Amino acid sequence: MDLVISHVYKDFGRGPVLRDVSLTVRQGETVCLMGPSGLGKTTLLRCVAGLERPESGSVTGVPERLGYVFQEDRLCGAFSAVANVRLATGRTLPEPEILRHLEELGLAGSARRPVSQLSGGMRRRVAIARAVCAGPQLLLLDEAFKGLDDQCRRDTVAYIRRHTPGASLLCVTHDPEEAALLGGRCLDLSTL
Ligand SMILES: Nc1ncnc2c1ncn2[C@@H]1O[C@H](COP(=O)(O)OP(=O)(O)OP(=O)(O)O)[C@@H](O)[C@H]1O
Repeated sequence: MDLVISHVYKDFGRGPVLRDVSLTVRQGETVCLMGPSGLGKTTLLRCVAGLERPESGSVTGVPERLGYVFQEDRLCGAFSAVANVRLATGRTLPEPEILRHLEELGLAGSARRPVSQLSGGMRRRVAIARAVCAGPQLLLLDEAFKGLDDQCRRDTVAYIRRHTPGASLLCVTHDPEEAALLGGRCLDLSTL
């Protein structure tokens, strides 16, 4: 199913943030959204996820299973990595599977520690595992690799690719290297 963003207009009361934005992400396609800070990239992802309602325009083709890695980790600090992932998966994924995911992300030794005790880069990977383990048909990534070193970023992108075959990816990034690593179409929101 293609994701179709059509003539979206969003205004928080201080003038338009998104003005007539249209974009189609084909099923299985990767699109990287770039552009200056404050341009509305996060707002567009939030409109796709249904967390903001555009004043006009439409977003259609949002699949049932949506994964979202927010700019902030949004984890439960007192819970372990395993428990944070389980909050998203319920019982659909057995615990050994969750552990395997965390292991692939280099978190084997930290899977049972409260995430508040993990480093920023480790928490990022838990947030990514949480979104991927839910089996998304569309994955929204908002500066998802912030705080990861180059090797870790490469490994994490490879992990996402392995586990989301056929899914569409809509990614916000400021980093051209990251966009190249993710592949796909690269667009500047100011030109949409
Ligand atoms: N809930 C809100 N209420 C009022 N204004 C908002 C709200 N959310 C976002 N904005 C405004 O919308 C504009 C776009 O914000 P947004 O976070 O979408 O930009 P961005 O392109 O993702 O920025 P960055 O690259 O810095 O993350 C900003 O001016 C911001 O202040």
